[in-house]
Amino acid sequence: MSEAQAPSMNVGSPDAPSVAVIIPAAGSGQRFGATTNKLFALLDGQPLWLHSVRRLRQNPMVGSIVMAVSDQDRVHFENDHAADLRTYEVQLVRGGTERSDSVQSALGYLADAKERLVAVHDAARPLIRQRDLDAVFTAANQTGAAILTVPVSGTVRRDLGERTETVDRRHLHIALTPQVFEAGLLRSAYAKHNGRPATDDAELVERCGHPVTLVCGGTDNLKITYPEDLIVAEAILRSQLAQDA
Ligand SMILES: Nc1ccn([C@@H]2O[C@H](COP(=O)(O)OP(=O)(O)OP(=O)(O)O)[C@@H](O)[C@H]2O)c(=O)n1
Ligand SMILES: C[C@](O)(CO)[C@H](O)COP(=O)(O)O
Repeated sequence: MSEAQAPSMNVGSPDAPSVAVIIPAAGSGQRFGATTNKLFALLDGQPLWLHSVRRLRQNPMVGSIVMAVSDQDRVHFENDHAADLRTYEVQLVRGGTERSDSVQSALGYLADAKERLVAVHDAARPLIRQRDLDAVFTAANQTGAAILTVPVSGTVRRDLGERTETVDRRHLHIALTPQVFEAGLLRSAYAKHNGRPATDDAELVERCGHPVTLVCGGTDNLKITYPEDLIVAEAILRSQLAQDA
C-alpha cells in the first residue's frame, strides 16, 4: 500500500515527464543482518523496493525508472516480481560493488534518455513523500543540482583518537535521497569519478565544482538500514496514511 493519493504538484509539462529515476537496489544489506537483501523485507505486506518504486511512479514528473540490482537478486526480481516491474515500467540493470558503481551502471542505460533531469533515490527509502519529490524536482529544475536533507538534530562529536571534540551542528545536514541533477552534469561527474569513495551522488557533483542546493525534507524519509528501522517505518507509514486519508 503506497502513500494515499496525495496530489503531487506538477512542476512541468504534464505531457513530458522530465525526470528519469535511478534506484540503487544492489546492496547486500549487511547492517540489516538478514540472509536475503533487506529490500525484500515486507512493509505493510509489500517489499521495501516496491514501496519506493510505486511512490516514484506516482509522481507525474517521473518518466524512465531504472533499478540497479545484484546478479543474485535479479533472478528473484524476474521470477517473483515480473508483473510489478512491468506494471510500474521499471528496467533492471546490473548493480556494482559500491553504490556509486550501481548508479554509474544505470546512468549508462539512460545514455539516450530524453528526460532533462536524473534523480537517484535509494530503494531503501520507501517512505518518500510526494511533496518532497515535488520540492527537490523543482529545485533541481532551477539550479541543476538539488538534494533532500534534514538538519542534524543531536549533538555531533568528532573522535580524534586521544580526544574528542564537539562539532558545531548549525550548518550540518544529513543528506537524503532523491538527489536530482541535470543529466549532463551527473554524467560528467561520474565520468570524472576516479574511484575515490563517495557515499552519495552530490559529493561527486561537488567535486566538479558545481553547487548543490539543499532542500529541507521530511524526517520520515527514513533509510531502512538496521532491523529496528522496519519497526519505525511501520509506524511512519501508518502516520502518513492517516494524514493523507
Ligand atoms: N553496491 C551497492 C550498495 C548499495 N546500493 C543501494 O544503495 C542504497 C543505500 O545503500 P545502503 O542503505 O547502505 O544499503 P546496503 O549497502 O545494502 O546496506 P549495508 O551497507 O548495510 O550493506 C540501497 O538501496 C542499496 O540497495 C546499491 O545499489 N549498490
Ligand atoms: C545516499 C545516502 O542515502 C544519503 O544519505 C547515503 O549516503 C547512502 O549511504 P549508504 O552507506 O550506502 O547507506
